[in-house]
Amino acid sequence: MNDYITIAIPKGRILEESVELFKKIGIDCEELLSKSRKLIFENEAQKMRYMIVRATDVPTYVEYGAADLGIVGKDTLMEQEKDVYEPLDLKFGYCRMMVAEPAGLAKDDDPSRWTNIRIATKYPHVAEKYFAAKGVQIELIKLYGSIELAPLVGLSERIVDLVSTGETLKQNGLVEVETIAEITTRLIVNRASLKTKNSRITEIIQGLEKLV
Ligand SMILES: Nc1ncnc2c1ncn2[C@@H]1O[C@H](COP(=O)(O)OP(=O)(O)OP(=O)(O)O)[C@@H](O)[C@H]1O
Ligand SMILES: O=P(O)(O)OC[C@H]1O[C@H](OP(=O)(O)OP(=O)(O)O)[C@H](O)[C@@H]1O
Repeated sequence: MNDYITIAIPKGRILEESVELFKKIGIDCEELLSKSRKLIFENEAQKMRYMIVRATDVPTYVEYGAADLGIVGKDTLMEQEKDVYEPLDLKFGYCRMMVAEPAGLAKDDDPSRWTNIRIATKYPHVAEKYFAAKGVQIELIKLYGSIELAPLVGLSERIVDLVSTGETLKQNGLVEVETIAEITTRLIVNRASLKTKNSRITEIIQGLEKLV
């Protein structure tokens, strides 16, 4: 099995574009798009394996070497800070990590005067680091989804979350007040695999590099 290259691909938003990208360099993992409940697929001729995992689990599979390569959003990498090599920005899955609050509050709010605020987020580590660097103390409320709901029901005044079209903010009366980071999808590589399977992995990285 060790002469195989294993790739961890996340189900959800970035699945289709990941499959398309690999297809362009001759790696066919279209089986991942089928409705099957199978979690791992093998292409014996190409000596490739593909596994389908939760987006937030991709760095873990790659860090431990259960996968040699992984595809994952920069947001997840920033939150987890796993020990993986990140050679390539794949440039799709664009969104922003930002701070938002109700439009009514934003009218008279001055972010440079924040000293102590409450933040609901799926990204506590990113939020903690961002506000610590600015000298702002925060009380964190960890949520797992529908983050925009928190200010509407008084759980927190502000949130740290991702925005792409801005539709979720708009429909819930919130506005973006600070941008923390621009987010895109990244290719990550297990550090040991990079040495032991160097030529095959380098070939994949270089192939993808030409496309992005
Ligand atoms: N509007 C957006 N909202 C959330 N993620 C986005 C958006 N646009 C692009 N992305 C990217 O898509 C990635 C995967 O998002 P997806 O919603 O599929 O998974 P998830 O629900 O965040 O992860 P998990 O299923 O592990 O909880 C994100 O990590 C982010 O990099
Ligand atoms: O700017 P927009 O295009 O509206 O996208 C942003 C929304 O999409 C994501 O949520 P997701 O759909 O993943 O659901 P979740 O709240 O359950 O995480 C994100 O957390 C925002 O809520």
